[in-house]
Amino acid sequence: MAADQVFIPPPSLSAKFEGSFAYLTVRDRLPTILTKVIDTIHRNKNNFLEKHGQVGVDAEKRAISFLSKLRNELQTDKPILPLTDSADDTEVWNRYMQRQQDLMEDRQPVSWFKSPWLYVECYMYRKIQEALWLSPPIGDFDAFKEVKTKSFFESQQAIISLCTYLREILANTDTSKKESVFEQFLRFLQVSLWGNRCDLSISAGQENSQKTSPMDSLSDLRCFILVDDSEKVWSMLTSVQASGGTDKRGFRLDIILDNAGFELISDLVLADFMVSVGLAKEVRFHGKSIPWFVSDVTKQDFDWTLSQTAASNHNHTSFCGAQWKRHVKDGTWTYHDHRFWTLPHEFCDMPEDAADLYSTLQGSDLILFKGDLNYRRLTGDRTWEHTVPFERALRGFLPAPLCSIRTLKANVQVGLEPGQAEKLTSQDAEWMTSGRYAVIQFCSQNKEQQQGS
Ligand SMILES: O=P(O)(O)OC[C@H]1O[C@](O)(CO)[C@@H](O)[C@@H]1O
Ligand SMILES: [Mn+2]
Repeated sequence: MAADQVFIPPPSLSAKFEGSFAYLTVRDRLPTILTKVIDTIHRNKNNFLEKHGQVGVDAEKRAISFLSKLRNELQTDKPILPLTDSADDTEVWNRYMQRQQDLMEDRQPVSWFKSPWLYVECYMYRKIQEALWLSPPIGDFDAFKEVKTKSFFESQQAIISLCTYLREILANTDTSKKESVFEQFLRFLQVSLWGNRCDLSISAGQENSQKTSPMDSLSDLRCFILVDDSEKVWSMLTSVQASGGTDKRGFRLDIILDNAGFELISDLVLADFMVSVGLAKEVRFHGKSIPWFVSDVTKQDFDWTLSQTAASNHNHTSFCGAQWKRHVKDGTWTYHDHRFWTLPHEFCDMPEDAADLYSTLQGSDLILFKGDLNYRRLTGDRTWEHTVPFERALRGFLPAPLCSIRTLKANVQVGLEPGQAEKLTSQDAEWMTSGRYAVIQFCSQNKEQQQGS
């Protein structure tokens, strides 16, 4: 890490770059999301009344006035204010604000359009939670639950065809033939990759579900995968597996989840495939402890998805749901949340700011990071040159071999070949933000470890 001590990373993406994607997000998309949250809370007024009586209605008013003020502060680029609730991460957020303040040029206050995009975007979701927590008894209301549920139901056909495909593959694949297992692994990994197109933050909560059969389009989509390290993932998988996993208890996969709805189903199917063919012994799912970036998975979404799938009237689908519940019951699958997943820090801060999580992840054989926001945090959401190696952009963050799979929805992308970005720009000016392109990027050792070994 000696080099990193003097290394100054490139600047963070920020709305201060007028016209940039970050600028447009803060100017247009975030206020739209806030307006929808306000509207959702208002539409639930009668439910609050029924459940809590007049205090429920008072709480609804309070949360709405809090959020309207927040929207106004955002739109007029007011300073970011400290959090005032008393959750167990409040202090951490307020200290991080000070850290951002120390980085500001000319002592300007940290504000929506002048501070790093990653920070202010995360802050908005945390402030939504604060508005609810400060409005008891509606503190546990998930303002995004409706859209998450809707997107799940709109993806029913795709879910059914994916579950059917899984059942057929598991019935017909000869698991002693490595080649066929590899071929199917690639397919399930790619479905999970493209499942990431279905997030509801990029669409500001507008419908964005999977309508077509996911297996049919995989070969047409191959050319949109800009970096594909899946063979490297496979060779690591098989070599660790041959040795029985790093701790000899068998291969442990950790999935850092992203969105609920079709994407979560695609992750569960991948995990089920890996466990069923013996590629993994244990899968740990990591989700969010508060509603996050509209569609991210919370424990409630995770449990709800398993129950809904098990209750399907389509038999392959309900079989999958029942099987997933068994995996949870016997401990093969576990769900975990940690407050770090809903903090604004870059992942290279994890060893210092969430040492317990970092050390838990060190016990993994492979960590699969799903989605765009995780990629932004892995790379620090900075203006890296596109040819900078992925491992360099991680800045030492490597608790265990890791693979990031994301569709591109923010203008940070590293690890490309020289000339690749220029070519893409000339073909499609929005290649980094449209969600049409994707990457599968793997890192197993940083240079220091390589030199030491
Ligand atoms: O669900 P994902 O893949 O993390 O994508 C969410 C993305 O949408 C955005 O909110 C768009 O602003 C990005 O900030 C974020 O990266
Ligand atoms: Mn998401």
